[in-house]
Amino acid sequence: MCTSIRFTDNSGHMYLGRNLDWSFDYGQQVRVMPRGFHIPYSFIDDATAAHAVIGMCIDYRNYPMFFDCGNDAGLAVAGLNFPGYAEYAEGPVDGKTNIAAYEFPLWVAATFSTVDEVEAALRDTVIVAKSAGEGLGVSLLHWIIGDSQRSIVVEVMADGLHVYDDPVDTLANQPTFPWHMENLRTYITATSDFPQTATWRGAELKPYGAGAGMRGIPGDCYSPSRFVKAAYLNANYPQKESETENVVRMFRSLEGVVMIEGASRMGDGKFEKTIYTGCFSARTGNYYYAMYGDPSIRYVSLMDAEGASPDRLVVPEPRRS
Ligand SMILES: C[C@H](CCC(=O)NCCS(=O)(=O)O)[C@H]1CC[C@H]2[C@@H]3[C@H](O)C[C@@H]4C[C@H](O)CC[C@]4(C)[C@H]3C[C@H](O)[C@]12C
Repeated sequence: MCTSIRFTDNSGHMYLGRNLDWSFDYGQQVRVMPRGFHIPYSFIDDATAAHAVIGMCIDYRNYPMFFDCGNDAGLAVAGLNFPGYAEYAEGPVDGKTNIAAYEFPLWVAATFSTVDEVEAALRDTVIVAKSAGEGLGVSLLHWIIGDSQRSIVVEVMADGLHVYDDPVDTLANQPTFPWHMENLRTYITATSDFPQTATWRGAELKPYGAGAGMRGIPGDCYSPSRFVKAAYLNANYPQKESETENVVRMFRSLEGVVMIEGASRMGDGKFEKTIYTGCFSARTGNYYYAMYGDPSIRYVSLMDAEGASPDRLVVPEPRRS
């Protein structure tokens, strides 16, 4: 499964990150798409990228199929599995902006500067169930989109395209976003405060230490549980100032909902694990990432596309953070 959170630093710069949980590696790589890059959309002709975009993707014949990405205006997006609920249009609809599901993160980040702009454009947009290429199928996803002001969740189901304001800046997998928000009400007594000593009849019950107020927050990997735990951690983490502190915040928070090999099998019997954790920083344009087997954090930057030819995706040299 996957989990994503968004937050801002003291000066309002956004960080959006995600765990990508699955049983195998897709051969994903970090790429930078330069501004002006020609985008061969399925249903839009002659499009070029208004923004430079950085993120994790499959570099499919010089076409970035982004899993999550951010742009030079500070807007970022991540796609998370949503099978059993996601239902896209079977074909394009006349008079609408038609976007194939696999194009969605790229279209958002290449075209828009703010969540408000995306939300307005979505009123006239249809997400189409078109495969990216032979054998690739159509991924059933929902998306979180964030900027310095807020985040939204986009869910396309049989009853249409829904855009939800995401006041907890969190997304996991199934079920729907409104269900996850309703479920949070079960946990409103959870607190990070140091517990008081309780008196039960004649007994004085002192806390063992910190953490008692958090009891009841789930620690398993099930999607509703990850949503609750990620939302709790994101709501209680103190505001931080520097880039390093905020990148640490992202990686530590997402570690809180990490999937550890052996803990849970997928339907096909294989263990699911956090293949990678990624974090886009709108402050620097850096994309930080760490892999399951190599948890050291590396990063690449949007700057790596500066002066690059708009014809090719940039293959950036990873730096150690
Ligand atoms: C598997 C990934 C989602 C991880 C996740 O949410 N897992 C949940 C597990 S569970 O079901 O809920 O158990 C998704 C996120 C982005 C997806 C990829 C991107 O959409 C880009 C292309 C799109 C193509 O249609 C399929 C290949 C693909 C390369 C996708 C493969 C896969 O579906 C990815 C990698």
